[in-house]
Amino acid sequence: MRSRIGDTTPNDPVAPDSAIATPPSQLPERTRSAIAAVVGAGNVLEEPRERLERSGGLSYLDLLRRRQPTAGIPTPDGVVLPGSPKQVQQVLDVCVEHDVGVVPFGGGTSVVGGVTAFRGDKKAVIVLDLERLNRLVSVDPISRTAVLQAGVRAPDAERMLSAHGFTLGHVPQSFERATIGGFAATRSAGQASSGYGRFEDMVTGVRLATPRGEWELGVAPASAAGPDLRQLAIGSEGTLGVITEVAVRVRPLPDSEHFEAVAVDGWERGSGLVRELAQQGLLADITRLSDVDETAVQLQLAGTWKTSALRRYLSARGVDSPCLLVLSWHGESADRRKKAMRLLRSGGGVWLTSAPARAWLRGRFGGPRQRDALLDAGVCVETLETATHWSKLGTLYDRVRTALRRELGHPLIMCHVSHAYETGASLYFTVLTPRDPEDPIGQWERAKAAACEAISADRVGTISHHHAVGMDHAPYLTAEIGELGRDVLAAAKRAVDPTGILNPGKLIG
Ligand SMILES: Cc1cc2nc3c(=O)[nH]c(=O)nc-3n(C[C@H](O)[C@H](O)[C@H](O)COP(=O)(O)OP(=O)(O)OC[C@H]3O[C@@H](n4cnc5c(N)ncnc54)[C@H](O)[C@@H]3O)c2cc1C
Repeated sequence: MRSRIGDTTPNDPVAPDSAIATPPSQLPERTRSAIAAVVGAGNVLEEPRERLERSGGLSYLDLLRRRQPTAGIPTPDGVVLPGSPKQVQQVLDVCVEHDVGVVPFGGGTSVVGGVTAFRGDKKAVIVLDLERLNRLVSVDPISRTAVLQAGVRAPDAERMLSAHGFTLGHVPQSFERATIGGFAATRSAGQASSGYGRFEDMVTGVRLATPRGEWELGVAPASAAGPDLRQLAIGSEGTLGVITEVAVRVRPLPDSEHFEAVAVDGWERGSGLVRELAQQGLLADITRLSDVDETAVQLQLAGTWKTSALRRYLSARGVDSPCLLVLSWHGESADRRKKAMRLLRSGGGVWLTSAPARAWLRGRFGGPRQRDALLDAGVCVETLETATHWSKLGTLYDRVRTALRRELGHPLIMCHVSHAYETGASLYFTVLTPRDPEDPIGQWERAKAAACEAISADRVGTISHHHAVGMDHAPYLTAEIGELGRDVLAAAKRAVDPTGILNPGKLIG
């Protein structure tokens, strides 16, 4: 890493929570009692530790602020743990009456400031943690649907569904912590999105608590009864209601999983081959193409790889700038697999056995944990993502990298496509650079702003393919959806949340 990004200045150790000054709770006593009357006093938490734990998400800046006690963490005035959809509604009713802000909180894995305890114009703000809404409500094996409460974490959802022979097939990198409600609220996309779809493709219905009362959407798999309001609720990031239950499409558990890895010469050729797979209906359930820099790092981290021998082998086969393509098929897929591998071979792809794909699978949730070690070592490390149509993918790739280089000098920028469609694909960038010890927060804020501007300029890409908008991307939303689009969202918010208690500052700012 040092040879790629240069020397770094190791960081101060993480400050213990006790070193972080937590402002006293501003929750008025009569509000606290009214909420406690709904959920029970033991489910209203005001201890500094409980409030700090839910004071933000997991972005680089969130982690950095936790390391700098003086950086100022917006802390909620209380954490409320409702035990049922009815209690969520009753808590909202109290918050409307007492004009208290509410931040819905699932796994707290937001990387865009979606769970920042920002109070806006409210005197106090609570975090509504849905961890007690953790049940599988029902399974309909005939329709292949299931209803899950919003606070169910992804591994628990899979465990409960597998007892009925089903899977959701939604495996984002935040799988271990994130929740069903969070997935719906942010239009999440999992690693097997090519096979199972994005989370919104899985949702057949939602139940929300809103300041105007309960709202249930979704009676049929498809409908021509006006615009699909489910799609307004999905992706509303807690600004239009608290999702309490989600009805999802489920699929039978696959009986097998098959892996392959292929090396392709160069990013342009690699992304071209992924486009062909997508347009010919041959994408594997997991299809993930890394660019040259990400491939080099991946192969080195895989350890067992004799990287130089491999490079010589690939070079002899015409692959001088290897880009790793990881593929995984779930269930019976022999025909699709054969056709896909034939297409890749005819496009110059070199088969690498299944070993690199299995190595990726083993480490796929570990990457984020390395962030803490990298932070300790003085590295600025963060990810950002976007998507666009195939014809603009190369332009977007170049623009984001140029913008990051302009701000950061010589960062290591890695990129992959892991969500592909007939008409385009996502781009996911990982950036590493020595942290500026004088102004670490400003350093990344400027780099991220430059990348966001590069994405938004001429509407070349979306400000988020799956991380959502939160507070961090809110300034760029209008460039994408127009003033009119913003007015439509604001009008919807006024309709369900006239006093603006829900997730202040998120999505539309
Ligand atoms: C290491 C790491 C890897 C990640 N990888 C992926 C990935 O592969 N794919 C992907 O899509 N995302 C990824 N993310 C982003 C994040 O995990 C997703 O946005 C996820 O959907 C958030 O779920 P959560 O339960 O943690 O929600 P939270 O972080 O708790 O909340 C996210 C937003 O949704 C709102 N919200 C949460 N629950 C509800 C509810 N019940 N009702 C209304 N609003 C609610 C919150 O207020 C907030 O605005 C990653 C994040 C990290 C830290």
